[in-house]
Amino acid sequence: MLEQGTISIHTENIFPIIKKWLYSDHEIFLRELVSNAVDAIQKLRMVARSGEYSGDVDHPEVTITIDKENKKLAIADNGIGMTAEEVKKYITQVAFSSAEEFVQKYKGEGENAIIGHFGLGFYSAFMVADRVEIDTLSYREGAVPVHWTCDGSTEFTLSDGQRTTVGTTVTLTLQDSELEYLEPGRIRELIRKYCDFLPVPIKLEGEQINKQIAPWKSASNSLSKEDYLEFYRYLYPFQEDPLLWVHLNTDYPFVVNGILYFPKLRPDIDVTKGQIKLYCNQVFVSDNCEEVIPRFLLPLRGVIDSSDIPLNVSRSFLQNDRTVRKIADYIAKKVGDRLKELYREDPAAYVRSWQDLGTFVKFGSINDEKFKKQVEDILIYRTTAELTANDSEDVWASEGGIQVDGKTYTTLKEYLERNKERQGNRVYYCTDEVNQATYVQLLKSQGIEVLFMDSFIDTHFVPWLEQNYKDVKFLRVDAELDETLIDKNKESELVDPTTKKTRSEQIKSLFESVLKKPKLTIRTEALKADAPPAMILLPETSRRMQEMMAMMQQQPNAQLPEEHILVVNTAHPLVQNLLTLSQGTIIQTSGTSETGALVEKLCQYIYDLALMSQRGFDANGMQQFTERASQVLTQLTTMAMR
Ligand SMILES: Nc1ncnc2c1ncn2[C@@H]1O[C@H](COP(=O)(O)OP(=O)(O)OP(=O)(O)O)[C@@H](O)[C@H]1O
Repeated sequence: MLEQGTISIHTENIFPIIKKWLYSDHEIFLRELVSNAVDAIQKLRMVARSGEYSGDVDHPEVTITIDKENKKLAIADNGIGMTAEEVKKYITQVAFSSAEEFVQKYKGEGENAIIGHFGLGFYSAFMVADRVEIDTLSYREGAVPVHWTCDGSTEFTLSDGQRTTVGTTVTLTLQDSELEYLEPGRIRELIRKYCDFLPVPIKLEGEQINKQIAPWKSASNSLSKEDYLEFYRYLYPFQEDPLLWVHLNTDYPFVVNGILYFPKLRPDIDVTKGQIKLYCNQVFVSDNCEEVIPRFLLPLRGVIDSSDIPLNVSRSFLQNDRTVRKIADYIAKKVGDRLKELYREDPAAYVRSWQDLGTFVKFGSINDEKFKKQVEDILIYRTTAELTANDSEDVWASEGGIQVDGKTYTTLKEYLERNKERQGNRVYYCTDEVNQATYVQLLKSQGIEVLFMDSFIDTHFVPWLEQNYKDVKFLRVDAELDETLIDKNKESELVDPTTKKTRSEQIKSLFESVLKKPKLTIRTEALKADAPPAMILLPETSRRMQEMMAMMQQQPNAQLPEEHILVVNTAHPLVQNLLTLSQGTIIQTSGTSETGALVEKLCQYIYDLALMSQRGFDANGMQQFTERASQVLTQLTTMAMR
C-alpha cells in the first residue's frame, strides 16, 4: 500500500449529489471516460514526437471490456498513463475539485441547464459505479504501475499496481440500478452516439465500433460530392439527399469546423426544431444547439464542431456569450456566401432548389438584418413575365431574370426596373395560382407582370417586404382593378329616359336588390375584353386584417370577409342581356314573373361565379351553387323550347 487518504472536499459529501445528478443522463460517463482515454493517447503521441518517448505509438486503441459476472465495465487505453503523483494530483485533486465546483454551480439548475452536461469529467463515473479503480503505468522511464481505488465515499487507496504496458485502465463496478451498461448493445449505441468520430479505434469484443473519421475535419477540396452525400446519409439515414452544403473551416479568431446541409424542406417542417449536431473536439455534445446558431439556420442539418463554445455554462449564458454570437454570425455569413456562390455559378440549380431554399432565405431575411443584406439580391420570385429566351435552352439567364424549365424567375429589382414606366412602383402578386387564375390572366392580358408569392412563408414575407421597401406598393391581384382594365367608353353612363338612371346605376341596383347583402359593396365598371361578367375585389388592408384575425384564431384558411367588393362588368354581354331582360320584366309585371325569377337567379349565379374564381365555396355554398346552376339551366332550356 502506497497511501491511503481522504479526498479533501468542502462539501460534506458530493458523491450522493453526483449519483443523483442528471438522472436521465447517466450515460455520459462513458463519453467522459472514453474521451479521457483518447486524450491520453494523443498526449503520448505528442510526447513521442518531441522525442521524450520511444515506445510504440502507432497502434493506438481504446478497448472496452464487459465482465457481466462481476458487474464490471473497463475502459483501457494505451495512452500516456499516470504516475502515483499524477494520480493524486489529477484524479484526487484536480478532477475532484473541478467536479465539486461543477456540482456546486449547477445544483439548482434544471436538467437541461448545461449543453451536453460537460464539466463533470472523470467523476461522472460515480453516477453509475459503486467502485472505481484505476490501473495505470506512466510512459516515464522507471515508472511503476499504480492502482487507485475509491468506493464512492471520500476515502481512496493508492497502491502498487499490476499493469505491465504503458496506459490506463479505468474499471467500474456498476451499481445494481445501472446494469444496462453491461449490455454490449447499449455500449455500442453509446459509442456511436458520442464517440463515433473520435480519431482512435474504439473496440468492443474485438471489433472496432466507431467510424473514426470525421469528414468535417478534412479540407473541403479533399472531399468529393459523393463523400459529402455519403456523410449526410450516414448522419440522417433514409432521408432524401440534401440540396447543397457548406463546409465550415476556420481557426481564427475561434475554431469552428463543420458541414451544414440544406435539406429539402417539407411544407410542414417545424422550423423551430434544430437537427444540427454539436460536437466539441469530435465528441458529440448535443443535437440541440439552438443557443449556438441563429434561429433561422435551424432547418439546416449537419455538424458543427467547436472547442470555443463554452459547454459547462448554462444555456441562457451561452446565448449571450460574445464568442458564441460571433460564431453564429460567422456561420450565417458562410451560409449566405454559399448561396450567392450557387446563384452565380449554377443559376439553374439555384432556381430548381428555390422552393426549399426560398423558405429558408426568406425566413433568414426576416430574422437577421445582416443575412438579409447578404441575400437580398438573390431573393427571386416566379413571374408571369416571359423573357425572350432561346427556346432550345432549358436554362436561360439574362439581365431580367432566369428561365428554367419554362418558368421564369426574377428579382424585385429587375421587376421594378422592367415595369417602371407601365406600373410605377406597384408590384402585383398572386398568392394562389389556381384560385386567383382569373385575376392573373386578366392582368397578364393587359401586359401587367405578376409575381407569385405562394409559399407558406409569404404571408409573413409580403408585409416584411413592404416594411423594407417603403416606396413600393404591393398589391395582391384581387386587391384593386388596374386602370388599364377599365374601358373608358361612356356607353354605360347613358341615362335611360324612362328610369332616369344610367345603365350602370340600374345594374347596380338590380344586383343590390337581388343579393341583399348590406356588407357587400357593388361597383360597376365597363371592363375590357377577356374580363369575366363579375369579379370579387378584396382591398389589401381589410384582407390583411382578416388574415391576421384568422391566424390569431388559428384557422388555417382565412374566410372570405363579408366586406368585399363585387365588380360587375357592365361591358359583358351576359350583364347587358340581364339588364335588358330585367327591364322587360319591370314593364310587364312585378318581379315574380318567370323572367323576373330567371333574372334573380342569374344575378346570384354571376355572383357565384365571381366567388368561385376567388377561392371556391364552403360545403354549403357549393351545394347552393350546384342547385342554382341546375335551376338556371332548366329554366333556360324550358324557355328555349318554346
Ligand atoms: N485515461 C487517462 N489517462 C491519463 N490521464 C487521465 C486519464 N483519465 C483522466 N486523466 C487525467 O485526469 C485529469 C482529470 O480528468 P477529468 O476527466 O476529470 O477532467 P479533464 O479531462 O481534464 O476535463 P473534462 O472536464 O473536460 O473532462 C485529466 O486532465 C488527465 O490528466
